[in-house]
Amino acid sequence: MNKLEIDIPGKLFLAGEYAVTKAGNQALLAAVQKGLKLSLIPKEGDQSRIKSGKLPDLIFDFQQEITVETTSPWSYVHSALKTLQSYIGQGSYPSFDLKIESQMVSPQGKLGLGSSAAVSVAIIKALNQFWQLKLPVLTQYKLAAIAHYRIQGSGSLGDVAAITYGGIIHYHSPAIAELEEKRLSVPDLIQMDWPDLSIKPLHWPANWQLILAATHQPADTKTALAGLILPASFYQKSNHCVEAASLAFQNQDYDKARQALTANQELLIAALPAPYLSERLASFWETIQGQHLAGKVSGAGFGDNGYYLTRSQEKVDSQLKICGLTCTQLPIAPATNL
Ligand SMILES: Nc1ncnc2c1ncn2[C@@H]1O[C@H](COP(=O)(O)OP(=O)(O)O)[C@@H](O)[C@H]1O
Ligand SMILES: C[C@@](O)(CCOP(=O)(O)OP(=O)(O)O)CC(=O)O
Repeated sequence: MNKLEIDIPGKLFLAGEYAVTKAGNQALLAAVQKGLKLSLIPKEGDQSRIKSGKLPDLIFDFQQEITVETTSPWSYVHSALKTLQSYIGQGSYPSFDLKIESQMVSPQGKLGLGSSAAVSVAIIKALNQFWQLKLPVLTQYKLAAIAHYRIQGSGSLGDVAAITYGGIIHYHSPAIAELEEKRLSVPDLIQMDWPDLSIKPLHWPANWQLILAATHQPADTKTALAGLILPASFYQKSNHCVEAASLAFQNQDYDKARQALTANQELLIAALPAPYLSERLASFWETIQGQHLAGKVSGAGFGDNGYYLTRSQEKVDSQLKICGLTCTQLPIAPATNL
């Protein structure tokens, strides 16, 4: 096997945030071409090595049981290796040298494109290819999702789905907490249907572009989720917005997409504590509303990102720059062959 080079996308939530953290509720997500670049070469001997940025090298022998150190910066990688090992066994798979280069950070910190999900998916995808495991894409998602959930302990796993499938997806989150309580083996978990889970790939409208508006103020999603209780009506209304947005994408109907995303944004602003719409995000929201652009805050809010969709050269980027946001067009990552 020669050198293997793999691009792992980043993700952006487009609609359905917070509601999707409760099993069976919905979100719309896109995979974007700003993520991780992997290069993998075969290595002599029993030990494999992973390099990533400034972290000390991770050296391990896949024939020995992988240990997960939950407080280590390598925790997501450990967890992905261990989950895969629990599925395929400790056999004598060829050793490798893997280098991970990240495009998901800026000098101000993380960009909110889902680096922990990307790294979990990256390990599964890289070893699936290198060891020619031929894992179906749903199995890849389930393995990365288990690995990610066992470290983070919360979240909808929509980021893992978007990064695994590429393109744009309409997602219903699985009842992962319920599944984990059963303490099943990884092979049993992979084999069974996951209650509530649905991942439906959609087409990205040909002449629409996605623009990321980054606040460069990283936010902590785990803190945003802690202790949050939302009324039942929030979930119903959010799902309605996601369904409307999903249909608008399928019909390439920009105005309907704008209406659905606006309704979702207004719902989130009304339901969440005021700092959800940080000063920069408030300027962003006011600017795109003023220009009748489809878009909203992406993800948990309290910082991180907004996004908007364009069909031509709408020029709001300079206005947003004055408010402290920088805009970048992000191409949608290709969808994985199912
Ligand atoms: N390039 C990378 N190599 C190894 N681990 C990474 C890399 N990028 C992110 N991670 C893991 O993901 C964690 C960041 O997760 P988190 O703060 O939830 O950010 P995000 O919201 O981007 O997923 C890091 O502490 C590290 O464990
Ligand atoms: C609140 C959420 O629905 C969306 C959070 O989206 P972000 O894009 O903010 O996520 P991170 O990159 O992990 O910080 C939580 C979830 O669905 O897991």
